[in-house]
Amino acid sequence: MNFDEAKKLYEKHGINVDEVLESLSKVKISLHCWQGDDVRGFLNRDQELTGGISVTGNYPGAARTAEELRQDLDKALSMIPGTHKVNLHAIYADTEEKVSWDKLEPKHYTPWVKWAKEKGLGLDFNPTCFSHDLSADGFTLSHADNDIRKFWVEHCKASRKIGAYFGEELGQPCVTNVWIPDGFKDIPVDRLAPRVRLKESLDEIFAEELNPAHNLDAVESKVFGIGSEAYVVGSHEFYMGYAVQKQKLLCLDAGHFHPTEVISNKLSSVSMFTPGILLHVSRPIRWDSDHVVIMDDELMDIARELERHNLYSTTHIGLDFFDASINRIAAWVIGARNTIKAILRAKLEPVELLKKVELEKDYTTRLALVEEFKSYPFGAIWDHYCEKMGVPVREEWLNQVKTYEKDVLLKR
Ligand SMILES: C[C@H](O)[C@H](O)[C@@H](O)C(=O)CO
Ligand SMILES: [Mn+2]
Repeated sequence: MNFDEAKKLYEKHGINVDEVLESLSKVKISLHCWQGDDVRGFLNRDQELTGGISVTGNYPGAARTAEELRQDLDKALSMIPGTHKVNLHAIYADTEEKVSWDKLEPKHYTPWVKWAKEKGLGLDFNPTCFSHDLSADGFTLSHADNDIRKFWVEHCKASRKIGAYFGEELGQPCVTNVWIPDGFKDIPVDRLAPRVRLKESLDEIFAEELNPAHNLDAVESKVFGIGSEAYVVGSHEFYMGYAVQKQKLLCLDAGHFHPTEVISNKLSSVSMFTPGILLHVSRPIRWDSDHVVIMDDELMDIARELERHNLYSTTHIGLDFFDASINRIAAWVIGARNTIKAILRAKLEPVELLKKVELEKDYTTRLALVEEFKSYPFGAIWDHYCEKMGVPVREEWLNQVKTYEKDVLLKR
């Protein structure tokens, strides 16, 4: 079916396809830089990845420098429709200076800002509270040793300043997201004290008011990590409470809950009590495995929640996965295109009609329409959108990735 025929089918249900595509082009996805080099970064490249997260695979061609990483991001972004953001971790500083992480400054990231300006991109940021000698025992912001805790507090304070610098320079807010690995492998006796220390640390970190037009703070929970199976200090309840009390953004990572628990079902509630949400769109398989995002039911449900409750202005959509067993650029492209495509599909559903029949208790029509719309020809609309936005249509992008792999990645 071609675009015009598909468009007519949607229009029969009052869906204005041109308006849908216009609104889709405004949705920004934050592309996580760490997919490009297996979460190594540039500050401490000999340090192994810690913090209870893990990258498997040894596909050739990982970026070794900030310049290579930007080159790879450019390539990926050229195959993703729209204008987006890039999400940096503190370890991706682009500097020759040997700098302690608690002393990081905006100047250590100026090449990233210059590049983002040239490309019209936004930047997001994260303090890196792992892969460091001072996090070796698994604790950072909740550490019982005050000097170590202080080091991480200073690192997070520095990170917010860097975020605010990004936001000011680029004219769009930077979301600075705090995630820490702190937790116990085995059952703790005192579950409270580390949480009290974490709250104290966060209060210190957020004490300075920053302009929300430049920097927005987010906090990210987790149910368990490798080595923190029994107890994670920053649990969902902890950060949900903190975000509501302090009016911070709550980061919901799709892989950070019990295996049958979904973040899509949390968006409506969280949106009522926090000023915003940061999404880490990811794909857990049996655990927080950080697989590349595919077009599965949960991705569709996340997109539907954003669309049905119009949460776009307060929800920041980031990706979070790291797969080193496939071409890393393809991983970005597959995950980002799927996320945008899922939002398009959600926008092409007759939401008002569905809400109306639900209110009327016509659950037969609700089920019938939801199911029929699953096979409506969204693919023709997607292809048209890609063409209009000047990016490869369908799997054409894969040839470009293969050529780039041969010409660039395999020569590294
Ligand atoms: C590298 C990121 O900070 C990390 O993935 C974090 O967001 C997370 O999800 C940890 O499991
Ligand atoms: Mn995450």
